Amino acid sequence: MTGALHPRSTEISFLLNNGTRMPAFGLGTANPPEKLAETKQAVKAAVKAGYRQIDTAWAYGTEPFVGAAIKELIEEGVIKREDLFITSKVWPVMWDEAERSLQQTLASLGVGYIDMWLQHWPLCYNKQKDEHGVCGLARNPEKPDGEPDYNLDADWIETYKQMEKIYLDPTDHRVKAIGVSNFPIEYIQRLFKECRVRPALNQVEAHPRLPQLEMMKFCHENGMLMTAYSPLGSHGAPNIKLPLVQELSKKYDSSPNDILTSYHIRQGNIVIPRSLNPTRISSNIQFVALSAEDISRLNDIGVQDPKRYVDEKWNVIVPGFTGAGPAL
Ligand SMILES: NC(=O)C1=CN([C@@H]2O[C@H](COP(=O)(O)OP(=O)(O)OC[C@H]3O[C@@H](n4cnc5c(N)ncnc54)[C@H](O)[C@@H]3O)[C@@H](O)[C@H]2O)C=CC1
Ligand SMILES: O=C1O[C@H](CO)[C@@H](O)[C@@H]1O
Repeated sequence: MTGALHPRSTEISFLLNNGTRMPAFGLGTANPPEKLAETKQAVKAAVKAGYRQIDTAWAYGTEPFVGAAIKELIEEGVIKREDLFITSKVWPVMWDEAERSLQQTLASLGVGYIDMWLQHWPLCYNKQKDEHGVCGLARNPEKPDGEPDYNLDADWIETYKQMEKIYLDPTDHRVKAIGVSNFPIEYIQRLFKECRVRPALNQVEAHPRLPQLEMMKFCHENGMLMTAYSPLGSHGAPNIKLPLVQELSKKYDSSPNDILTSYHIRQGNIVIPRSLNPTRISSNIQFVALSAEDISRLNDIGVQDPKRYVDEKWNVIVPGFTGAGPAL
């Protein structure tokens, strides 16, 4: 049996709760520190292959390379700025300086606006200087005993309030939509009560080993989208080896990558796989019309045997995280 191969995943988009559209498929750019500069060729390959969404963040160190790629693509006449949907994020080190974080993001990207701005994590760090860190600050500050240097007097909601103030300012056009990432349901419910802008989406780890069924239902029932990060299982792409993914790849005559990304789009979620390999980037964009039964079988993998890959020790302060995963 063959799957429906049209449209491509790069051609599908979803409606956001502010009336604008967001491409369902994008390129992730949380690349390893030693490969940051390779991000430029990856973004260029992706856009030339039809990708229209790029996911980056203040903390990744990839914004300058995303920006360099966009500049060349515009100069080469491949795209105009408005053809692209760029997501960036405020890291918890900048929890009380959303404005400065945005200015640094826009300067690094070399653009006048971003399409989606997310609060990266609902936690607050103390600031520690680090010349090797991001914009001179340690990305994950630690106390002398090696424990995360959280600012426990601060409230994570402050970041979202600063972001929505910028978003709501009618004279400020630098941010087209705002949302959150790694937020548990009860934290989003608090935003609903205490803030004015409903987040457009929650970006969370999601794949067959962590299907996020409750979060997906909550988002869809509350006018939000869910973005799935680490769809391949992050480093080493372990989800590609899942026997059912291999079986479905043969059944639908597609790649395992396409099964793992179409699985999200088919359920109404955005997905942002990462790769630096231009051949993989351009070849893994087929949308596979997985049957409802096959989606259900994929979801069952994680219902039976859940696995969270992004679970670093400093994540433990957020409900749902154990901190038991590897340092990424
Ligand atoms: N909001 C957040 O806290 C987070 C957001 N993200 C975003 O989501 C994006 C995707 O998640 P990632 O964790 O980067 O992981 P991913 O699940 O996209 O996997 C990336 C890894 O798979 C490898 N890969 C890709 N295709 C492959 C193939 N065919 N065979 C073998 N290996 C292959 C890549 O080289 C890379 O090592 C990130 O780049 C970032 O933009 C990721 C983690 C956390
Ligand atoms: O977005 C992110 O990427 C890294 C993992 O790759 C994680 O620490 C952060 O939330």
